[in-house]
Amino acid sequence: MHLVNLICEHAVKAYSTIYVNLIVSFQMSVEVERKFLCNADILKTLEEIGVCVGQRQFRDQYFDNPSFDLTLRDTWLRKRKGCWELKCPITANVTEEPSGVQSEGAALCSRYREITNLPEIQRRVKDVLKDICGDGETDAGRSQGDESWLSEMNLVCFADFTTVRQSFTLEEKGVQIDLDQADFGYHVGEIEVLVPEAGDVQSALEKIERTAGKLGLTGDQQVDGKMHVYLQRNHPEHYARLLREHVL
Ligand SMILES: Cc1ncc(C[n+]2csc(CCOP(=O)(O)OP(=O)(O)OP(=O)(O)O)c2C)c(N)n1
Repeated sequence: MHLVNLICEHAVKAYSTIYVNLIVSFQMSVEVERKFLCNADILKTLEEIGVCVGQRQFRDQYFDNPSFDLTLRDTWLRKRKGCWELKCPITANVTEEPSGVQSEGAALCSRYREITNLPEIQRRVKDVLKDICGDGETDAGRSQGDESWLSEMNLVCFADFTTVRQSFTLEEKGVQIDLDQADFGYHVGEIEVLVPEAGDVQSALEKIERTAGKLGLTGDQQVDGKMHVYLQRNHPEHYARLLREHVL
């Protein structure tokens, strides 16, 4: 190959690697959140000190294989408003209390890595399932709407519900409060902070704790999310197993 072509090819490869890395890192963040049950007093406080930034409705469809190998590994694949999202446990690169001692408020918060880049989602799902379905083909060349990867990995929809969400912000920067009403009759609130990859989870936990204080949240029990209640009602055996295996 001509030397100039070779140099150009290397340059293009290097740039596209940087570009792909940038896209992946922009689409991977850590979601730190605390759920709460919203009563009339909390709602009143929220309406007094918060700003309602909108109401929207969305349908969530969650996918797993028939033996629930993703969710048993605390890995949650869903399609919301036509976009794929994956929530999975956080590992390294996350700054949290160095002593390892958690405050009571921090213990009530969940932390998940949230991924929205489809090739990265497919790579991670494949990685979790590789012991079950082996190493498949790469996904290069697949078109955007092509969902054949689902059947190839034996993934089927196990939960399908719609949520009406009212969102609020307070003065605290980067904090969002959502009040969710699921169509199967469960209401839950959440205080949420999105931390960029390798960001400061400790400061997110502190923001959530301050916000919880302002809203007058009491109680030291973890509050069930929508999926907890959905699984209890629709897949009770799997729900019991997730509890037994300390996933939920
Ligand atoms: C309190 C708590 N919540 C979820 C989990 C695990 N989990 C179960 S289902 C599940 C996926 C759904 O996550 P969740 O944040 O509950 O849903 P939602 O509020 O609709 O998503 P958002 O719009 O905020 O992205 C997770 C992570 C857990 N272990 N503990």
